[in-house]
Amino acid sequence: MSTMESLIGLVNRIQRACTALGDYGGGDSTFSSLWEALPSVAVVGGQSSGKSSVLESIVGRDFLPRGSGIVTRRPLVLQLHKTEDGAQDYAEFLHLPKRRFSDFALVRKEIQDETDRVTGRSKQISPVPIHLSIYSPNVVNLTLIDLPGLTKVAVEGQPETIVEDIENMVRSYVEKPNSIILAISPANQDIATSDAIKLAREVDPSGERTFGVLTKLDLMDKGTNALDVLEGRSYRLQQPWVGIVNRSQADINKNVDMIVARRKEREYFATSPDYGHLGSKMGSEYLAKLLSKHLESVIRARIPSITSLINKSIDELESEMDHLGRPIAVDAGAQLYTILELCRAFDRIFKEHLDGGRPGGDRIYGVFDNQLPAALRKLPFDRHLSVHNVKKVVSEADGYQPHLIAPEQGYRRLIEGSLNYFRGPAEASVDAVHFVLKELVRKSIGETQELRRFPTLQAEIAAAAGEALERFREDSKKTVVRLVDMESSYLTVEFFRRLPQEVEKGGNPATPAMDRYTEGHFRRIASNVSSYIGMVSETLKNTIPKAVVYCQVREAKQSLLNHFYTQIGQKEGKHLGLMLDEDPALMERRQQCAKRLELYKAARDEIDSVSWAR
Ligand SMILES: Nc1nc2c(ncn2[C@@H]2O[C@H](COP(=O)(O)OP(=O)(O)OP(=O)(O)O)[C@@H](O)[C@H]2O)c(=O)[nH]1
Repeated sequence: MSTMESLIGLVNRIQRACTALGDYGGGDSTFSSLWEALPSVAVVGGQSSGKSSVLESIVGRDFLPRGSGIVTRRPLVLQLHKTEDGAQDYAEFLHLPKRRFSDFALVRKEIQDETDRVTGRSKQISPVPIHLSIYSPNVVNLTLIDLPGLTKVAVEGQPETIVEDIENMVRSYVEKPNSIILAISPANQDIATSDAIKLAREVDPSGERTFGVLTKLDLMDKGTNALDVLEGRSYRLQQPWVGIVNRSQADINKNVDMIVARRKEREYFATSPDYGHLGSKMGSEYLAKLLSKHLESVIRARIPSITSLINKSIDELESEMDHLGRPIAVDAGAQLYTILELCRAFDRIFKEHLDGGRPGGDRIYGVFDNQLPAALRKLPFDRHLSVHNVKKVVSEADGYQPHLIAPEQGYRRLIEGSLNYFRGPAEASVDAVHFVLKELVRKSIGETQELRRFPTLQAEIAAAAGEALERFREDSKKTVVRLVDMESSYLTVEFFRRLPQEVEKGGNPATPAMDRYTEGHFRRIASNVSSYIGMVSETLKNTIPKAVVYCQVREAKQSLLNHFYTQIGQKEGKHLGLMLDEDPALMERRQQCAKRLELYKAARDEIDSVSWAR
């Protein structure tokens, strides 16, 4: 394989890979476009400038759709491959990889059909290229992109915007610095009015990447010639102008063979009094060779920067893929494993919050150290044990017969009434810790990097953890209320045994019975009950946190997701898959990245293979 063949072939292969993977420039700007980095020859010309004729002459075959209006409505990437002399010509489309066309009338039909397939019959245009490869001994290795002809007016059935749409699409091809512009203008029209030259001048003012082609030399008025243009005096380009004589409409109607037409063109220049001195540098065959050589040298010069673009893009894509995470397995076993791994990752972070590796766990101690004691202090014992209330409760308990020594029943009622107040702070502590735990679950889910991709699983974990915490809260409430109830069900006997002695110590043994009903007596009762309640309060301040930690914190640490684990263990693959339902935007992005990565790697392999061949 010669170098020239392999370099143009290389770009052909990369271009095909680009189209297969949806990279044809423009479009999605979140990726760098490899397509745009590849040198290519874009063919531009106004309507009836002879664009199709030039391409067919370069190919040596009739194969382009003809008709009125705008026939070329999608870019046609025409890849020419030279084959051994004597071999049969054939064509292949990228979109029909298994079919070889040796009848070029069918190639024409397929271009039309494939255009309509994407644009519909609405005569719209589309930037998605059609790739056509032609294998023939009569071509040089070359790739040309045929673009819709520049027009001034839309014809019937074509949308109003088409004139502008075409110009924008053509411009998007020719404005990239890697594009070689083949600007086709007819010789029987003033070059200053050529649509192709106008556009070329705009995007390539210095004329370094524009090849001027002048068609219809044979149609010029007698006695005039195009030497001013062909010799670069009318419009200067860095590359030489090439004059062409294509088949006339009459030749086309007579079905004059392309190879015959090429011979006639050669003869035209060889015998022309005006262009004889330029003869060897005119004609479609010369143009094809010139372009092939030029394209090859441009590709050669661009290879290092293409390689570095590819390597850079591969690096970027790989790191983005790492960040996005691996795609999820499809079998249920692997999915279950993934879910468990993700749950464990979450659980680890949740525990770190409780154990102090991450902040938040200290708020639980805050509940025990501040909220609970403050709530206990605020209980309205003053009111409950006011002389007035004590007197009322004791009298009611005594009934018709006032107590003789100490108001046993009165004491009990006063104490039970007081102890009831402890339920409030006990339950409030349970709730406060519940909310701290819930918040830590929420935080931990957010902090579990691995879970980011899976909004559904995040929600499932949050729900499962929420349910578990709710269960722990119920259990914890029952336990703390029980602690309070235990205090009222059996009073500390020791405390009361000490009471009469204290009474005697402080009071006068000779006090008459009547004194028992004085204020001092009730105040003493109040103060006795109050100190008993104080003792119980101290006990509960210590035991409530123990119960809360035992029922809620310890359980959350040990078995927050246990119930969830048993549930998912019984789920079928379909459900597991649903849980691992990723954020669709992310999935889409991963897919795109993977496709691009595949493209760049394929391109890198192609380039490597050519470097070895050289
Ligand atoms: N005599 C002569 N006729 C030519 C030459 N080039 C093109 N023609 C004729 O000009 C007409 C238009 O040529 P095409 O090749 O179809 O031009 P085009 O730019 O592809 O036209 P559209 O696709 O309709 O925009 C045809 O009838 C050709 O036969 C030429 O060099 N000499």
